[in-house]
Amino acid sequence: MTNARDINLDAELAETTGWDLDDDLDTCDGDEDSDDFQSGYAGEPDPELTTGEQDLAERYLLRRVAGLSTELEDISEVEYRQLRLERVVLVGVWTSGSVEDAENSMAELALLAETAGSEVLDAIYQRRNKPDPATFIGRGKVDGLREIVAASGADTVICDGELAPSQLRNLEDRLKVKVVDRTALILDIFAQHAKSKEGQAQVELAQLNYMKQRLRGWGGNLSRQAGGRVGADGGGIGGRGPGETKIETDRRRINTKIAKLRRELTAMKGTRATKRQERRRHQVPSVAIAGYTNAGKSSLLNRLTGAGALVDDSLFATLDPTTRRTHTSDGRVFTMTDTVGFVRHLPHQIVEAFRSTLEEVSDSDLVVHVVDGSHPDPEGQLGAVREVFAEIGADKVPELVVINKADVADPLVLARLRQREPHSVVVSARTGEGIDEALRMIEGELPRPGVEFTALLPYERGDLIDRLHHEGEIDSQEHTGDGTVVRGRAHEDLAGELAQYAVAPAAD
Ligand SMILES: Nc1nc2c(ncn2[C@@H]2O[C@H](COP(=O)(O)OP(=O)(O)OP(=O)(O)O)[C@@H](O)[C@H]2O)c(=O)[nH]1
Repeated sequence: MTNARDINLDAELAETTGWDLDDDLDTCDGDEDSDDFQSGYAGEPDPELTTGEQDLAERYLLRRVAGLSTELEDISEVEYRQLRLERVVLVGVWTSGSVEDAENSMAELALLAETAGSEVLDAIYQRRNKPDPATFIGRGKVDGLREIVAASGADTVICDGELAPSQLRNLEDRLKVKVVDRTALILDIFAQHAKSKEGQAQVELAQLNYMKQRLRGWGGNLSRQAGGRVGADGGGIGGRGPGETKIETDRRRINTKIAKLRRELTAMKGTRATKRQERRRHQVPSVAIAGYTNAGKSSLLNRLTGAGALVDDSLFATLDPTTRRTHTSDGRVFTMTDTVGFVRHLPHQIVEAFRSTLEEVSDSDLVVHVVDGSHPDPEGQLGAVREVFAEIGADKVPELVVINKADVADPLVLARLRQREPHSVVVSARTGEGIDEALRMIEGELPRPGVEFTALLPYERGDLIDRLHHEGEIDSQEHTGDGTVVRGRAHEDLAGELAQYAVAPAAD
């Protein structure tokens, strides 16, 4: 699998500095007793460190932040998975909403952690107006968390938010275990699930952008120091050239890699765009199935089209869109595409990197928005998905809400959802309940071919009748001695071919 783990930053770093990163981090971060939380705001460098030490500590953290190991260059994917079976404690900050909202959020984080292959040992959350800028949770609460971590034997803490590098470092210093944020966790799941070349390139791009944003933060701090200590100590331990830090070298390398990935993705996007244009030229309507992760999108695609899309009780099982051709009850062809699942606060790096995949949704004629009616917070899921729709311009596409998992949902919740979402249908992709009605509603929403015609088709043009069945709509057919008189609607291309056989419409 190709992803950002392959970037061999640490090996080079170790080579240039001669340091073992894991051993020397404590040295870099200074005296354990000194309170480096005092500096207070995210991204503030520790003034006690030389620039070289700062540089090294930050590069180490960047690896950690992005979930990258320092010693994985030579091990196999299987060994990597085994190594990653981590024992984790979850930490959240509850800033608004009800207790249920906070608990749902932690439950989802637990599911994400398990999807990534971790064992969840404990979870805590704290009520605060906003996360602490230095330590995410309150500084006093960190001591309690350290005790939980020690007592449970956890080796990782996962925070329910996106943390600044300084928050991660402060927490790691205090807790003495690895700290990961929600964004890195989701990126990790995506990296594990990406199957196609395009999916892998998209995930790698998202990971690099995540790393780069952290480089930018630290780079800014370093450049503030450039006129001072960097000049004074002649460049420090990093072995950098005049006026250039190691971080800048990394940034250039990351930028080069990002540019290469973007080029590759543009080429891949070209193939998909060509297919979409081809469909549009033939005016084949397209339906996109979108929704929260695990809502049952792939199951619904299978039910509606008989396709063999992957169904898995795991989050983000589908990253690569699956498109199936199917037809309406009267034979008209249309396509249905199953897309990547959404989640609350989907990292924007993912939305950005998966933009071409998500165009399947924004370019479609109808979005089938699947929601899990048995979930504790289906309204929250609908809202989170619509936020992403707005971000990718899919909020202008007609939407049909399909409330799934009726077989296990509370009927009162289903009734509440139906009332809140008038343009909706209740189904169970598992039992087949409501599927016929869903298909009828989808058919009713598909754009109709635009050109009306009446034609007398000679019997040897049976091919045109076939095409009309698949690509147009036939209102009436009458067999005469000269051929078949057909009345209906067709798209422009087909109507052009029919023009030579046009006759005046019969008076009704
Ligand atoms: N009880 C019940 N379970 C369902 C139903 N539809 C899907 N599931 C289950 O829900 C889980 C997720 O289904 P998928 O179809 O993979 O969901 P998805 O939305 O494509 O998931 P991602 O690709 O991970 O975003 C699977 O375990 C399915 O068997 C349903 O109608 N009833």
